[in-house]
Amino acid sequence: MDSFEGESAANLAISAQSNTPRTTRWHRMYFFLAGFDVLVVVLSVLLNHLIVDTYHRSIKANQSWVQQLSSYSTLGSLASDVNAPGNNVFDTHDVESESRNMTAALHTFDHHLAMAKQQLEARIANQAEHSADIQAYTIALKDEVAEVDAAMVEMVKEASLIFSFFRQGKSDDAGKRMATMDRKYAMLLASLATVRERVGQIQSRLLEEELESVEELRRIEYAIMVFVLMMVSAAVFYGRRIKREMEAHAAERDGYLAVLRASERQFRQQASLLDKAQDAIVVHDMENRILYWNKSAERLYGVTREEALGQSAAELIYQDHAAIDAANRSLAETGDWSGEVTLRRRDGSTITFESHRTLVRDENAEPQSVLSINTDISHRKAAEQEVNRLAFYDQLTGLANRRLMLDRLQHVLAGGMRNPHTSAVILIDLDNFKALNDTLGHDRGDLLLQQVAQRLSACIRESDTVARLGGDEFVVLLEGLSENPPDAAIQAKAIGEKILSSLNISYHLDGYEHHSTPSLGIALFQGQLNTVDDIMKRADLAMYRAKAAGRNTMRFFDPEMQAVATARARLEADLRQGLQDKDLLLHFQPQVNSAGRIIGAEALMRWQHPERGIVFPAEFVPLAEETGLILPLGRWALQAACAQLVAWARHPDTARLVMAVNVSARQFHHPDFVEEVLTVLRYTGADPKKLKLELTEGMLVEDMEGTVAKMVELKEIGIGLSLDDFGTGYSSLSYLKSLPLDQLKIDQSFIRDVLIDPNDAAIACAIVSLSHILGLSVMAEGVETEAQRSFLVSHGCQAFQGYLFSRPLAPEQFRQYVHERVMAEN
Ligand SMILES: Nc1nc2c(ncn2[C@@H]2O[C@@H]3COP(=O)(O)O[C@H]4[C@@H](O)[C@H](n5cnc6c(=O)[nH]c(N)nc65)O[C@@H]4COP(=O)(O)O[C@H]3[C@H]2O)c(=O)[nH]1
Repeated sequence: MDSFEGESAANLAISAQSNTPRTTRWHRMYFFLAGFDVLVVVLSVLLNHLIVDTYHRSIKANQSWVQQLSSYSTLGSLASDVNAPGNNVFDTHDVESESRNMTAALHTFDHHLAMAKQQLEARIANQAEHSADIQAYTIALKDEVAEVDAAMVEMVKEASLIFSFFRQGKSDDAGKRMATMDRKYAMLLASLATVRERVGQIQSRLLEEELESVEELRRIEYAIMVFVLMMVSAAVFYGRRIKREMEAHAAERDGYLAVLRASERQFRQQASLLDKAQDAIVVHDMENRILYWNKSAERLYGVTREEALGQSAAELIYQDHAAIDAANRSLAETGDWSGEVTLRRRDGSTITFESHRTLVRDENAEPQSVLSINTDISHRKAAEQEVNRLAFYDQLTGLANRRLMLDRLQHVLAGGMRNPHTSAVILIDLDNFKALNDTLGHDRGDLLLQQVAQRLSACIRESDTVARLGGDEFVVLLEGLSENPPDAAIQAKAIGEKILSSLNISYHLDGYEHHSTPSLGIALFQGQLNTVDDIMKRADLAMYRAKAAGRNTMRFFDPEMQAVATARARLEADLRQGLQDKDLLLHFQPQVNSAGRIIGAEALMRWQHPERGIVFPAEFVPLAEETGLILPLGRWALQAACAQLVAWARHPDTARLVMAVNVSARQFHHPDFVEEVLTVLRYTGADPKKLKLELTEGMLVEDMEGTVAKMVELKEIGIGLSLDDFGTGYSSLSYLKSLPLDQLKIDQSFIRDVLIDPNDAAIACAIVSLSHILGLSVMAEGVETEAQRSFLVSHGCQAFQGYLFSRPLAPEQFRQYVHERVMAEN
């Protein structure tokens, strides 16, 4: 569960991370605005200070100008003081006193004027800060002040002239000058008025200018205030927004937390469920660190959760680095990977499991972890292997079976286009294995097959295949032989010889020493033009050649064999068709006794081929025996012969005749053979006593017990049993004694030269004697001459068959033949 808590925290961090950039942006904006506001407030305080300072300076300037104005106003009253004595003298006539008054007043006036000029000079010197208007007005003021001074001088001059007139006693002249002095005084007053006016103008201009600059500052201040207001509003706005955001984030976060808690609860429930799962469930992060490990993982890998969490998944559960790379590639490309993984556990045991890995991504589609669900398939694998073993391997020898061999052969052929090498199939058949099985028993037969399998495996390379096709048939598939066929043939021959000599070494079979030999058929092939069937058939043909060549040898397939095989294949197809088209017929060869009387006939099959005409059994019976077609053929012959018996029974000439029918080994050994004969007899209504079955020696040695039982059954029904071709097979007296036979048929090969070859004559005579000893009748077949017949009669043979009497005849001819003989006898 720790891992899930860790995961929740990680999720929370992820959700927090996802909100962080926006919040920080708002915060940054807010702090910027707040900082800016502080700056602007400081600025506006400074500005205010500047405004106040400007006011202050303006007031001070105005005050100094007010002082200046009052000093100029004072000059007016001082000028009046200077003017008064000149007038007063007319009343007082005290010239001296008035003159002194005037001089004193003038002195005061001058002193004031000088001070005013000095102040003005000082102003002019420091008026750089003032506007051009003020500077011009001040310069003009200086000139106007100078005019005041000049006007004073003029007026004082007139007053002095008046005083002088009075001193001279010229009161009339003084009186005449009085008007001039008043005019000069008026001019002085006018000059002073101009000066005051100028000062007023300067004052008002100053005021105007100060007001203007204050206005300017005010405007700036207003602007700043507006700006501050805006900034504050913005800050408030953003502050509110941030607050709202933060509240929203808090709510969101609470929501996340609630969801997380719920999902954690769910995870816990799921985890406890996952612990109950049979599959090992593991989660690891992108650095391969294990985050989750359920109970089944503990069982599967043999590592506890505590040990696993935080460990490297690569080391703990993957191991195979190449497989990890492949899986990671698939995860990166498709987000999924499935496959089988085999790994060694701590206790050294190996497990195989089926792993499904899924890449888990976060909400930004970034790979976050890998979920792997692992199913233990060790048991399934073992079962699969067992099924595979049963399906593709031979249970007795452990070698590949037919299916696997054919599959591999198919595989080699499929790759033939790309592979220039020659390959070879060696078909191995153990000679006389059946006899061993019958004489020493199946257990020892199995032991032999197992030892043969071991020896064959030891003869080939690991890349080659050896298989048991069934019974005593083995096959070796050699791959990668030389590209040059003659060289490949030499290589295959060497291996064939190795196999021959290896299998020729004696076998120890549960206390018995046994010698067995094999026959080998080798087929070489290259490229993909061949089919599996072709190659196996070629090897088969070659193997039969080896058998025909006396066994314990090997033969290579050659094209001539192929031609024979093709002809046989065509013949087989035609025969099947013939059977279907009812192109088969029976001819009957008469069998006669020593008196020359017809006692019966042998039914001999003929095939009326639509193109080739009559085909004789020598051409198709062996093939029919190999292919199994002999079973339907034999059934048909038996049925046709019985039908003929019934037809004969209806005619006095033929009613007493016995019908001999050939039975092939395969037919006889068929489990239902006796039942089949009975059915045919029942079906046709033929008399069993008139039916004689011709068996051959070879078929009787196999499964003696079963054979005798069948023969007894047949005999009990009344069917006669003749041993055909006698003398060519085992001719063992011991088995002959135990067989419930009626007749021995001397093979025609002894009859042919019975008169010229003493050996054949001796054999024929011995067979006749033997039949007498065993209480059996004897018949000689292939009797062609009277001399042969006489010889045989003289040595005790009582029955004959051969061209001397008649060739096999068609039914009608045969009936005719019998009729003529009967007529002749009568
Ligand atoms: N040179 C020579 N040959 C003589 C003479 N007398 C008889 N023959 C031939 O010898 C064969 C005797 O039959 P077989 O030994 O049972 O040998 C038979 C038998 O083994 C087999 N066969 C024929 N019909 C059947 C059948 O219906 N079922 C089975 N399973 N085999 C059959 O085919 C073999 C050959 O049959 P056929 O060609 O009909 O050949 C017959 C017959 O035509 C003679 O004086 N000189």
